Amino acid sequence: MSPLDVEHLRLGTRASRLATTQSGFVARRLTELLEHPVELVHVRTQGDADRTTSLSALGGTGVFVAALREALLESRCDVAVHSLKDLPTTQPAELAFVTPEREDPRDALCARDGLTVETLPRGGRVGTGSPRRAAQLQAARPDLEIVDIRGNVETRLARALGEDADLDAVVLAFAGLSRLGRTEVVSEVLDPAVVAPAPGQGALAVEARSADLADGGPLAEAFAALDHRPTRLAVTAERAVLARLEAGCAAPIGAYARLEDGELVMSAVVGRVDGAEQLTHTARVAVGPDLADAAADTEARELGVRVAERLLADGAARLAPLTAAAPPAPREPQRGPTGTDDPEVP
Ligand SMILES: NCc1[nH]cc(CCC(=O)O)c1CC(=O)O
Repeated sequence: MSPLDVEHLRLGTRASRLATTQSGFVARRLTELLEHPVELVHVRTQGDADRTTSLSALGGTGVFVAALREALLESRCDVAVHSLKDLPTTQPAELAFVTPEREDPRDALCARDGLTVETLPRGGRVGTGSPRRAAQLQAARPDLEIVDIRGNVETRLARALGEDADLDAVVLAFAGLSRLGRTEVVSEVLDPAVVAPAPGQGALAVEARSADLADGGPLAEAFAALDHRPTRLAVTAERAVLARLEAGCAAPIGAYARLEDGELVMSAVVGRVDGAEQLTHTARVAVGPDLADAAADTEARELGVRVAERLLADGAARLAPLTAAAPPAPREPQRGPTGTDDPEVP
């Protein structure tokens, strides 16, 4: 393979507004760090007629992630930006990622008339395609009717706030709305104790070929500067819960970790999708003063495993089909195809 040209770095992105916004943010940071312009290249994610590599071989059901990874491995781009919560928990050895500082990880209720989870009318209709959000909303408000919705951010918002709205509210990640400059539609930011976010929600993964980072050169230095250790430790713990539960992307699992006074604190929840029962567990571990120490990553991962094992001991597998496959991809190219946590469209 030809050596990496850091003076003409290509950052691969999907075409959706959220994807290009996130990629644009990272491209600007990398441009500053490398002192060379970074070029955005669009990666087609669907209907590529000449696809040769099996997407599932690249990491399961995350179609968008897989398409970007394929572009990296085929050297059609040098860097790719993913929403961390869409990344499978198994990491291909050929690729490595860093995590910039996380946005607000919470979910946001976007309701008509400024309604909140507490003030929604009896039997109110709330749209989400995420079993995790459905399970926790039903646990808080068993009377609500959860409506399965797909589509990009604007499509979903229109279901509750548009002229032809047929729902009282939809739930979206606050981070996505914030990156799009649309937080004015939020009527309530949901307390993680009521609705625990998806593992990795609000964080980005900036990924490159491991071989291009191995030499400690300018790209490796730029990646090190992008990496935010508190974010890394939190998402490592959260993703370890998923991995230990061997959970599929459609499983109703929330996990939320944060650093508090030198301790990594994590809560995780597994619920029945109908909200009738849920299990939660919280644990904490002291992380040394040096967050960059590899031992801190190990502590974080072990915290996640410990919490997952407590949930399993309490009967998590009985509550929810943890390994449930994603629903089949809808045919229309405009709709979200992966069945991940409220899929975003290309
Ligand atoms: N799976 C879709 C997805 N992936 C990342 C985000 C939002 C941004 C983030 O969590 O970083 C969204 C949309 C949503 O859940 O509302």
